[in-house]
Amino acid sequence: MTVSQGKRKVAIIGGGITGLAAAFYLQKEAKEKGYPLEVVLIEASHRLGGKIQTVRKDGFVIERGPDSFLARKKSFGILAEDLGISDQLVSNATGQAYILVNDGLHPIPGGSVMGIPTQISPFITSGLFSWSGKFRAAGDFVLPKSAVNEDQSVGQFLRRRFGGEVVENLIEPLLSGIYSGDIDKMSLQATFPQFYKLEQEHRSLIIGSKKTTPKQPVVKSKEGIFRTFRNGLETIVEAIEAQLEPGSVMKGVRVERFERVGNQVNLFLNNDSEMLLDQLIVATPHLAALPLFEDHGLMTDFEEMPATSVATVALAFKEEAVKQDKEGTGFLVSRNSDYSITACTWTHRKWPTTTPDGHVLLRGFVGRAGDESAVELSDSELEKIVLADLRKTIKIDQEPLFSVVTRWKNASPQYVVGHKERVAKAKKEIKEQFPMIKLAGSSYEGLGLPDCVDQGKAAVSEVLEDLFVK
Ligand SMILES: Cc1cc2nc3c(=O)[nH]c(=O)nc-3n(C[C@H](O)[C@H](O)[C@H](O)COP(=O)(O)OP(=O)(O)OC[C@H]3O[C@@H](n4cnc5c(N)ncnc54)[C@H](O)[C@@H]3O)c2cc1C
Ligand SMILES: Cc1c2[nH]c(c1CCC(=O)O)Cc1[nH]c(c(CCC(=O)O)c1C)Cc1[nH]c(c(CCC(=O)O)c1C)Cc1[nH]c(c(C)c1CCC(=O)O)C2
Repeated sequence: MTVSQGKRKVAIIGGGITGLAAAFYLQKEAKEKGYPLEVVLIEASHRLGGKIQTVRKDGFVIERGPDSFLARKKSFGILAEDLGISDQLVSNATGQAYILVNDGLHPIPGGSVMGIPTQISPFITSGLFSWSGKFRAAGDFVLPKSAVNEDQSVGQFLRRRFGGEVVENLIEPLLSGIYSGDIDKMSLQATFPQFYKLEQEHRSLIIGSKKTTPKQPVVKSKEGIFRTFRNGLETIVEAIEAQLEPGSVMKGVRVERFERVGNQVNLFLNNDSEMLLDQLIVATPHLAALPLFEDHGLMTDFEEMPATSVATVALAFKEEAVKQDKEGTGFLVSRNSDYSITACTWTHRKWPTTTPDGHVLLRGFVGRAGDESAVELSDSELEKIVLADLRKTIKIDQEPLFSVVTRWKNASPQYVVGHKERVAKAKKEIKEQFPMIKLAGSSYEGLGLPDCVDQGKAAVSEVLEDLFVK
């Protein structure tokens, strides 16, 4: 293929939310500003969406991967607006979330920000901690701030301030519910730089959070902090696909390598064809980007960056099969508990539109850093394990109507200590050797869906700047 007359050509590798957002905004900008641009999105699998996958079955809306996005991160909602689908957004039902430790479910104490207390009484009365654990956590009031300025692990930092017990029974499970990570390896600067800032400015995280967190309104908002689409997250994938210019998507085509040709880059595809480009956005996770860049001695530090394997198991039941004694939207499991599941969402409660009347939909998570072997089990074994674990906390006396099991191999990128420096170095070296290539996606600057959209958009701005502004 050659660059068509007068037009500049840009390809995006990877049709997950990062690549989709990039393709959509490139075409939108080109149209609005009259830029002569041809855009191609290249996706290795036979469907778009990457980790966003919705199964619609017997009136249920079941997510295999992400189930929602954080509303306070604006770019995802703006993308929905730009696509004309924001009328289909729904917010989660607010409700108590719990932590499961061996002796049962405990409400997450009120007034905690990622497990850091901003109100003292809910912590003192919580059954999650022993008196000595609470006493040790109060050490945060008096301990000096850390001297180091370079990166450290989230675990090292938080254990020093609060002691082991509060970290194990509250903070770690909450952070696992975002990163599925090992907090003793995760980078503080790449995941929670605000904790470090609080400590530097206020010494005590409790005092600092109390001062900087807006007071909870007396009447609690009925709107939750998450959003999805009534018919599932895949709604946004379908909308983007429908609005991309005809012929601009290639599915079932894998990029195998690339070479620089003057100011352009030549892609080699697994269908034995080549594609000459003026600009390229690589929007795959780092494990897929690594082999492409390593040929050129780039991104080699990312060999040290792991990605955790997880599985989700959705179980649909008749309402009468499940007797829950607690109202709530779900729970996270502490590592020191004797369970295989790491979390469970009571999906029919968190997202009432996902479940037909008279039914219950539960979704269990399996696998986290250092504890991933269960992900290798067969569908029926995974279903059995999740059901057995759920039966330890909720009374379930019938078999599920059906289950949807999804394995995500090496899917949760781990932002380990030194992450920010690794990303900065890789981007700098790529820019020197391949100024026409941009890197974006969940492995680099945030793994939430809005962070992915932000990175796709940032890559679009850089591409347009290089092509039409410079
Ligand atoms: C179980 C689970 C639950 C999650 N829950 C949430 C949540 O509730 N909220 C939230 O905000 N985030 C959540 N996340 C995180 C979020 O889903 C991801 O960070 C995000 O979807 C990643 O998008 P992406 O476009 O960067 O990558 P991906 O979605 O992985 O897309 C990358 C695409 O690149 C393609 N590709 C790879 N190699 C090549 C190649 N050589 N050539 C061509 N194509 C290639 C792949 O096939 C894939 O389609 C969750 C993640 C998981 C695993
Ligand atoms: C209680 C709970 C959580 N998370 C979960 C529960 C279970 C019950 C329920 O579904 O309600 C479930 C969950 N959600 C996510 C995971 C990890 C999946 C994985 O990558 O393996 C797990 C195990 C992804 C996520 N879950 C979340 C993200 C990050 C989204 C973003 O930063 O944009 C991801 C990737 C959001 C989340 N999730 C949670 C917190 C405290 C936050 C951050 C909220 C905030 O910042 O204000 C806790």
